[in-house]
Amino acid sequence: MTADNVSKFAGIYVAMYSAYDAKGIVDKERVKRLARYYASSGVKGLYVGGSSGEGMLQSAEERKQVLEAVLEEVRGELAVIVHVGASSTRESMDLCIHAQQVGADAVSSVPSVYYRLSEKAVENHWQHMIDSTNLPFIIYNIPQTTGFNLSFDLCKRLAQQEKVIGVKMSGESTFELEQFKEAGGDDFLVFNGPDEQFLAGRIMGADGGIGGTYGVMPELFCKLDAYFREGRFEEALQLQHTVNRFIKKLLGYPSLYGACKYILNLRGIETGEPRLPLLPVLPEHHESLVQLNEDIRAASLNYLS
Ligand SMILES: CC(=O)N[C@@H]([C@@H](O)[C@H](O)[C@H](O)CO)[C@@H](O)CC(=O)C(=O)O
Repeated sequence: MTADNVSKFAGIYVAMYSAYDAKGIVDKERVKRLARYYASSGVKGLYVGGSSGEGMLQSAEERKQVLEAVLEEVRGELAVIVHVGASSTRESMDLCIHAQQVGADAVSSVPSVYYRLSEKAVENHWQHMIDSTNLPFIIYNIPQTTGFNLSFDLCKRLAQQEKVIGVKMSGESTFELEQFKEAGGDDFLVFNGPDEQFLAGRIMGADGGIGGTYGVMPELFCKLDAYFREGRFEEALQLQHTVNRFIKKLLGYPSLYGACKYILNLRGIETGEPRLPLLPVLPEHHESLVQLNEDIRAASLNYLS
């Protein structure tokens, strides 16, 4: 890991939703329009096929289609990190090789899920992905969904490899986030995962963030990051409070992703419904989401003026 890589990758990444047509089929044109929407928002890049991107609910072929559409639209404009986590190592390696072939900037993965795996097995799973391409690799630690929490020692061991450039820390402990930075050293990137505590993560050593709710308020997270970088901590805290009021509302719907997708649809960026078992919003939620969209827009205008 070099300082060059840090400056190449540090920053704000939208954990991008996938876009489907009315029948729930991946719609490459809609994916492109969504990627284009973010290209002018000030973010550093996109995290494709992660939790928000529903990669785990798609076939390998669909995941490849989404990545290809994103890269056809914003390759060279935005850094594109693709999540390649799958149950089998073989499928993840196939997705890694595809990512390299089509020009992704980095790959990232959760541990294999379903089987209760030892740390050795998870390490081996990730190592096969790391060895399968020349791409930088970003560990994805999200213990609340995978049941596996990255240890300091495993983080340190993996970070010794040139290709392992960082960790996306979606666990809620900012102490552990700080420890991953400690394990990897200054040139090892740590991305904050929980959007609700972006500022706390940054203060504890994160080099940026990857988040799903950034997708409906990318400008506000870019501004929050700018306040942090400029040492304007009181303003940063006020803005974090503002975005948290929005996030709290978003989390009150049948699914967070359904609510965010509905808001994008209100802006003319159609992404379809989340894929089952993730629930869509219901007609009775539409009115309050229209209001929430307006409130987010008003806050964005206020902060950007
Ligand atoms: C479980 C989950 O989706 N966590 C999100 C957060 O951005 C989350 O949506 C946000 O903090 C609201 O709770 C990210 O940490 C992970 C993520 O967005 C992704 O992989 O797509």
